[in-house]
Amino acid sequence: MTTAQLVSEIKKKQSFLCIGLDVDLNKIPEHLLKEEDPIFAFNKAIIDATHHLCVAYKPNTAFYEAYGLKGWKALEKTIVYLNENYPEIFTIADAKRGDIGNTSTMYAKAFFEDLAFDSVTVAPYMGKDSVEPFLEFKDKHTILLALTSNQGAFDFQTKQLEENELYKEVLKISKTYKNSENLMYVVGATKAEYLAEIRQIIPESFLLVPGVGAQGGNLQEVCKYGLNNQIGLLINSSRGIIYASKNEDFAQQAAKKAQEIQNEMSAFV
Ligand SMILES: O=c1ccn([C@@H]2O[C@H](COP(=O)(O)O)[C@@H](O)[C@H]2O)c(=O)[nH]1
Repeated sequence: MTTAQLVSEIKKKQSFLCIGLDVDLNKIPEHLLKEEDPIFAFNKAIIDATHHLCVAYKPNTAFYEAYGLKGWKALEKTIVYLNENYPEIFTIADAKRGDIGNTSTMYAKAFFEDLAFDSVTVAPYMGKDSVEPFLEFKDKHTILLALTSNQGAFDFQTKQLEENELYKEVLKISKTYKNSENLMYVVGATKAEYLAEIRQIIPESFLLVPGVGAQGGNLQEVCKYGLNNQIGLLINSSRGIIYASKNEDFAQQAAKKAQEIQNEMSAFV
């Protein structure tokens, strides 16, 4: 999907919500455990109930890898279901990959070609030759970790180097990579006050912003500092939406939560 298509979808739906599909078998409604593939059954119900309220879904691959082959198959069924039924939705594999060049190429093929995701999250730590293989894929997006939502972000990401904090160097240096127009960045909603300075370095780029809902990030603050003239934000909530209820009405309750966020977002679009 191109960035222009994503922006057009945001305008159409008056939403820049990304729903995280982080499926934990201990948290899904009990009646689904009788299904042949409970993870996919859960995802399908959530997607069918919420697709009109969001522009992106973000399965975090950890929640699928944890269940071995069954989990990976459920991830594959989920992305196939999305691409066949809701091709207008932007899909994010939150996998946080990145390795030496030839290995990064294989990660990129896994997520962009085999699974046909629109984007994948990548850690910048190994540098240019670990990121550029992902950027070679046309109309695919590499979402680089810049300033993450967790407390541990302060261990390294905000450390002062000669000129800048480390996360700012990630933003500045990555802009010089080949095909850098295919880059987006992760900035945690819990770090909204950093967004004004971040926008000075990368005014045009899309940001994936996790951390509203369960982690306590504030949507209004993120919008205040992070919006650009194309919206430029995908705000993610996972647990706060998909686990709104553990009862038979779980999908409707998830849609209710998503609707509340979409209502708030519509004022900004
Ligand atoms: O900085 C980051 C990067 C990734 N995440 C991921 O986003 C979701 C957040 O889930 P919630 O349930 O809405 O808290 C999850 O998959 C994280 O691994 C992040 O939170 N922060």
